[in-house]
Amino acid sequence: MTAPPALQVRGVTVRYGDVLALDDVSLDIGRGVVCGLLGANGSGKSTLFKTIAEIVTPQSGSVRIHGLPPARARRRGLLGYVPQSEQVDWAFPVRVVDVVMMGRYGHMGPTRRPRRADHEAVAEALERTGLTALAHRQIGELSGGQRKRVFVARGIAQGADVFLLDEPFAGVDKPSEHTIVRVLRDMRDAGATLLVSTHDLAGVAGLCDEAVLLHRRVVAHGSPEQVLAPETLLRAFGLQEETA
Ligand SMILES: Nc1ncnc2c1ncn2[C@@H]1O[C@H](COP(=O)(O)OP(=O)(O)OP(=O)(O)O)[C@@H](O)[C@H]1O
Repeated sequence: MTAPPALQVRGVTVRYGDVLALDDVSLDIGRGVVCGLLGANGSGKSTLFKTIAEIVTPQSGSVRIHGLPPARARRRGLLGYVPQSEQVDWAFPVRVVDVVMMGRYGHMGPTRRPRRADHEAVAEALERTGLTALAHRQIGELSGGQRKRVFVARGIAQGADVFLLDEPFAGVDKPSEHTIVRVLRDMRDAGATLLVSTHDLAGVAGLCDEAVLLHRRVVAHGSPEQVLAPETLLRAFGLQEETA
């Protein structure tokens, strides 16, 4: 029997009242792949992430992570999620090291008392994301790029195997971007699967093995070159009538 894909989305439809955000979206992403998620504003990218993370419940359809329902995958620490910055309460009084330690909760048992392996995993994640010197800062005192890196570090500490990153490069300076790209490539090389939404079309070919173009539905899914073809982009960005 062949192993199930790392991420499988089947016939997912999501409505917010009258707004049809996702319309029968299906997607398979294999293991050890970085997949770029592209689409115009409002095309449903964040909704797709929230559906996979079970923050939003679809009207129909299903999601499987390595063949498991997302809740079970999350309990096993398989699913990591870097939300858009606006979704996080940055005024919440918590330090960088505490947020990264949250990634270890699934490894700790009910007492949530960190053990040596947890401290070591957090220290390594902070090191890899260049945050060691900021470990004891409040998250509200960080720059946009540093904030993104905290959530990437949390996913590394967690050992996430399927990692969702919603706009990890938005509001991020070049050094932070380079750090994040390097870390994401390392995760992929270690076998993780990453779905990364971005508006940075120019950066997609460098980072991503494949890309998905979303416009409520999956308009295209293939190599970055195929998906970034001008006629495909025109269709997805609403500048040309859909022919399909
Ligand atoms: N909580 C909500 N209530 C009502 N409508 C919503 C809600 N969240 C999203 N929408 C609508 O659903 C559609 C898809 O939104 P979504 O945030 O998924 O798009 P997106 O591709 O992530 O956009 P962006 O690139 O601007 O972040 C949009 O029309 C949006 O206005």
